[in-house]
Amino acid sequence: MDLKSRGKSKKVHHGGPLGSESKVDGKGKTAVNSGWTRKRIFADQYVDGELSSNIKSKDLSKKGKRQMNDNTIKRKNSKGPPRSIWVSDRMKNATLEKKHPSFDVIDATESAQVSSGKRSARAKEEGKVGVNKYDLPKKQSKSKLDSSKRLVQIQTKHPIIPNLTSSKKTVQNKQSIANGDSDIDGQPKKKKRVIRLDPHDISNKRLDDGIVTNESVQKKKKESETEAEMSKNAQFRAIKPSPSMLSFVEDNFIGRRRLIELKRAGYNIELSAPLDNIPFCTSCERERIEENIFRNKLTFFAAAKVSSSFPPPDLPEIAFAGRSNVGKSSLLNALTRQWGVVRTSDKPGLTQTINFFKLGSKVSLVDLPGYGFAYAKEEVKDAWEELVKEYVSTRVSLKRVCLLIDTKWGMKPRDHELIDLMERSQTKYQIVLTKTDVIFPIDVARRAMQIEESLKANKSIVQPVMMVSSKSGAGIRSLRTVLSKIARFAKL
Ligand SMILES: Nc1nc2c(ncn2[C@@H]2O[C@H](COP(=O)(O)OP(=O)(O)OP(=O)(O)O)[C@@H](O)[C@H]2O)c(=O)[nH]1
Ligand SMILES: [Mg+2]
Repeated sequence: MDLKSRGKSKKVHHGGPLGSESKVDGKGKTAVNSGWTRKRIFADQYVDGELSSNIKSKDLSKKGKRQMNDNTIKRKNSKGPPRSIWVSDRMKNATLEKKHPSFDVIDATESAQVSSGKRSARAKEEGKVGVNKYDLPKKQSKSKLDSSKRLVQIQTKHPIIPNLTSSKKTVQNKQSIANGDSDIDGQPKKKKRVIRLDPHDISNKRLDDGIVTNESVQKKKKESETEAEMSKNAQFRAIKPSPSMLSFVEDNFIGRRRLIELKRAGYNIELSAPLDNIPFCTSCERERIEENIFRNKLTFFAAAKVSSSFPPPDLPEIAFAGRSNVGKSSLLNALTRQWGVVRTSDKPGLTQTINFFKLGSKVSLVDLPGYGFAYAKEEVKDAWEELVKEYVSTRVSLKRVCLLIDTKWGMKPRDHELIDLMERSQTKYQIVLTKTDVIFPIDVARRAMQIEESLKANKSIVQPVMMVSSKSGAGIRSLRTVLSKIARFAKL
């Protein structure tokens, strides 16, 4: 029964196993309800189960045309399965789909990756199978699901419900297959990925153009930089501290120490800067300062932003210079054990003026602004540096500059600049290594040795290099001893 003849009937049962039915409305449109899809068919586009001539595309390829003609001939000659049989076939396919869930998934990647030769072979095969596609034996379709057959089956999945778009699609698919294209169901043709392998790399990493080359160049640069750094480190590690230096470090618990070690040695770790306390002593903290001069009260009396606002040089002065954040202000507090008189901060650049503190009536301690990196404008920092330089080179009452160096980082170019200036102006200075509590004892000793060696030829330097920690209190007593001598014997 063709669709035209069925056009007048209202309902036709196809006898499909799942009650598939086709409705033809008065306008000649046919809807096939197979239980899970609903498609519209225009009766005038479909004649005797085949595409009408106007749909047989003019631009079909020769192969496609041949294929379609073959189909027509075959179907005309054969008695042809009744419509209901085809529907049941479709249902069989549906059952098949259930059994093989991957059945309707076109292996696009697979088809895309097949070489062009294989593709043409497949196209040929498709042509052959296409003739018999409706007569596909049940067993064969169930058992062998190799990729080529799957492709054919999928393409023939909906041919008998030829609404305009689906028929177009089918024609396109046929065309594309005839042309050796893998663009099925409008899926974009997958480009073959080109994977470049580094022949020297056994891990076979993928190389991307440009990025990798830049990266490798950067890596090489970094490597060379680290090599240079390494050589510096190696040089540092090669330093052998003298036995006297090592014994000083050990005796004063300088360097990173475990608290249990200090506890066993009798220091009260509950107190601030415990190593500045006398071991096994329970009396008041202030009484433990052995140098009388440092028992005096520390009082702030002047701050100067410019040299004109320096106070008169009435007292011998001991100044604390160094890079920002090196621990100048903290050291003043630690020496006097008067925490909080001098303000400190973990942000570099807190001290921005030259601050003068009186320690009793005998000596002044001067806290200088730092140089180098600080949270301040460049021109402001330059002004501080100039002020410091002017102070250390011109101040008549200045008896000693304690040049503080962070033990971890050692001397930096700006430190050398200041040293040169003090050398020229014949200002006495002494190197003080700070923050020793975060460095291993052996490295503290190495740093001290390194600096002593490098400044051996200098004339204004006062040896030895001091090692302190404002946090643990290590080396503070020794520094007090040195500085109190200045206060005692200094003459204006
Ligand atoms: N671990 C450790 N930290 C320290 C030591 N001395 C100072 N610090 C810390 O270092 C930071 C800077 O200390 P400051 O005394 O403000 O340093 P500064 O040199 O006066 O800094 P500026 O005023 O900015 O030039 C603070 O967070 C201190 O707690 C020390 O001996 N050991
Ligand atoms: Mg400070």
